[in-house]
Amino acid sequence: MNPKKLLIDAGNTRVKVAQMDADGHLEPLFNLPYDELRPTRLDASVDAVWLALVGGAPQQTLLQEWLQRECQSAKLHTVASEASNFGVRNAYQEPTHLGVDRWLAMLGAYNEVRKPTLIVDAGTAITVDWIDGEGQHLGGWIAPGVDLMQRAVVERAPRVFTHGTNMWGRANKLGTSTPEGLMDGCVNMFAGIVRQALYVTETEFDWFDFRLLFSGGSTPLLPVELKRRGELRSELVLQGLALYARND
Ligand SMILES: Nc1ncnc2c1ncn2[C@@H]1O[C@H](COP(=O)(O)OP(=O)(O)O)[C@@H](O)[C@H]1O
Ligand SMILES: CC(C)(COP(=O)(O)O)[C@@H](O)C(=O)NCCC(=O)O
Ligand SMILES: [K+]
Repeated sequence: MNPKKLLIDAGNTRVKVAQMDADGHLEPLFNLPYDELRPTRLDASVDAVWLALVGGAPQQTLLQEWLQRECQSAKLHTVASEASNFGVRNAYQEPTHLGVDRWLAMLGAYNEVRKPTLIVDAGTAITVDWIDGEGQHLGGWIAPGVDLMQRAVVERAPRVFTHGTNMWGRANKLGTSTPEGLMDGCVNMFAGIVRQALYVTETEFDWFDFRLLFSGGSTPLLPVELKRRGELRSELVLQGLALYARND
């Protein structure tokens, strides 16, 4: 019988877990913040775990405790970014410095369609990565995520406050209160980096036929005209992990 494999995308804020069946198909299991991981049980027994971790020590500890309880006898494979693999070449001189989530998202995307691709991942941080039609990663950007941007202002400016509730649908709007102004400013920063990425793609690289892929929990905040230009693909990191898991 084929071993059961568990794939884990452990970001800085949330953990996304999928199961891979014997045919190599992915079935998403859950997408949870770290504080909801402990009570979460796994039904099936697992033989091997494939892990992409970008979170720090606290996230790592929570995850290790959970893995020890839920998949005690499973073999753990921790994936790291590489100089090249699965048709993609990393742009970094120090390949392991590239976030493994960014690396795997590129592998997932390029192995699906071998076309110039722009990936925008808006989670804790917002990252943008460019891969050309030959699988060469050209480099990318790291910027604060929408939540982080707001927290940074609140921490440094005592009169700026937020209610901490998410206000979807605020793209292209003007705030008439402090929480709205802060949310709208940060959501529009996010929209702005996407527009700037498209500008660079079209004017600097002269790409006209490329894929624009969005992933990450903040994607719904983008204005609809930008969302329509791309595809929402939040499972890209898990797809990248699946390439390693299938190869084993
Ligand atoms: N259900 C949700 N409601 C509101 N915001 C969310 C939700 N899920 C994710 N987010 C936003 O997305 C971010 C986490 O997205 P995610 O892509 O999982 O991040 P990471 O990979 O860094 O863990 C949070 O900081 C939050 O701003
Ligand atoms: C940039 C990131 C923090 C994004 O993490 P995320 O928002 O997905 O949790 C992560 O990919 C990372 O820690 N990267 C290492 C530095 C780099 O990619 O150059
Ligand atoms: K990200």
